[in-house]
Amino acid sequence: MTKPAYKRVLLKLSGEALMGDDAFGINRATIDRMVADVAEVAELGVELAVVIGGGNIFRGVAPGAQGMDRATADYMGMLATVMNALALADAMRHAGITARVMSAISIEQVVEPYVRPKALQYLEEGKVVVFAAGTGNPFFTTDTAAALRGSEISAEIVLKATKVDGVYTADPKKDPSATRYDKISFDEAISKHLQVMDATAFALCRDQKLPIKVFSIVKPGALKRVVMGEDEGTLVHV
Ligand SMILES: Nc1ncnc2c1ncn2[C@@H]1O[C@H](COP(=O)(O)OP(=O)(O)OP(=O)(O)O)[C@@H](O)[C@H]1O
Ligand SMILES: O=c1ccn([C@@H]2O[C@H](COP(=O)(O)O)[C@@H](O)[C@H]2O)c(=O)[nH]1
Repeated sequence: MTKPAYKRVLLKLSGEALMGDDAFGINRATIDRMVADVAEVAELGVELAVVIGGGNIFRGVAPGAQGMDRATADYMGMLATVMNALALADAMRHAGITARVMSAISIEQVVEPYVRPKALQYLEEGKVVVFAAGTGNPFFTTDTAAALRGSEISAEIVLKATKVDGVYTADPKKDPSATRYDKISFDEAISKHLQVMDATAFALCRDQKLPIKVFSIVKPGALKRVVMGEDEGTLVHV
């Protein structure tokens, strides 16, 4: 049987993708389908850490946060990712996956804190680690948390699972004439201001020589194809 292309990956799951076709929140069928994709990859023996976004619940720069102190709004956004992480780990448990949630913000009655050696231990034991609360700092995003945690755990790649199937010349939701890249360098993605990920995340991955694969989590089987090294999505490289 063909072996997976990676031993350890950092999967960034878009919070917004959890909504499915709903206006906000977590759609049960959608989260279960995503977890089934994760289970398929975990069964291959790939060590999997997940950073979950919060855009389905709260975003510090959203209209709902207008007039709020930015740092306060960002802390609310980070707390939203904790809720998503708990829902994700619970859905994983139902699917037979052993998952551990680790939070960058201390909420000790609810989740264990992020401690790097402990996270590494869980991964070596074959548990899926879900990193919650982003970087723990306002003015950042969960994409940057994915770049940070991916670097810390020596992941071979960051897999950005989102609603679009790769990096385009422009936002494909706004510009139907946009075309998809098979691969693109970090420098080009940053200089062209491609908004699929924030520039801080791109720069950190570039500096750490940590490639990113952007692909659609909505497309059935795409996560497994990415992990098997098959042609899927867009590779962002040094
Ligand atoms: N050049 C581009 N190529 C592809 N997608 C783009 C581009 N520019 C903007 N986008 C948009 O970026 C979105 C991907 O960001 P996504 O919502 O997954 O990230 P996120 O902000 O990390 O999510 P969340 O906050 O919900 O976790 C796509 O849905 C797409 O509409
Ligand atoms: O390190 C971080 C991560 C996130 N935030 C805030 O949370 C929301 C939700 O995260 P997304 O990456 O947009 O899904 C984000 O908009 C920030 O407000 C943060 O402050 N620091």
